[in-house]
Amino acid sequence: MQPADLWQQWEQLMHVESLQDALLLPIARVIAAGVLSALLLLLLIVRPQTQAATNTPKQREQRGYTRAEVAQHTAEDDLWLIIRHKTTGKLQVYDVTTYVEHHPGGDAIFSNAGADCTVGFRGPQHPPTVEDLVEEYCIGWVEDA
Ligand code: HEM
Repeated sequence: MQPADLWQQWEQLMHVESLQDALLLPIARVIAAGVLSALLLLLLIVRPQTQAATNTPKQREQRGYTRAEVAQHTAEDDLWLIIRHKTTGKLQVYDVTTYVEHHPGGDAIFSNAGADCTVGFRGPQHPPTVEDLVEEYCIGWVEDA
């Protein structure tokens, strides 16, 4: 197709009266296919992130864990922490694996990985809202506290 043809089709497209007429023009079909592909691509990129953000461990059944069991989870793709709950004083277990890559404090989240990190967690770097955020990752409590 020559640039002149393209221009002619573009001019025609600008003067069509209905969507059906527009879709008779090849240029309109190319534009429509492009827009649909872009939307599909956007959906594929955005959806997994939304799922990661909403599929937090809180939805799992809560249970008790031994400290030894928690200590098995110290890797970037499998990170558990113990934090003493601010109001109940109970030692809780948190699976923060899906949060690690979003942590604004980077690798600091690994200090005391698989163990009690209450002191580090309650440092001045964390605003009070972090207390609510972390509860989304609670999977239970320490049974041999
Ligand atoms: C051992 C445990 C942790 C340590 C030592 C730690 C350390 C830090 C540090 C040093 C920062 C400051 C980053 C900066 O301003 O440059 C930070 C920020 C932050 N951390 Fe953690 N973190 C820990 C666990 C967590 C957990 C479990 C969560 C939530 C699930 C969390 C949520 C946040 C948030 C939301 C901020 C940003 C605070 C703001 O608004 O400025 N952290 N953390």
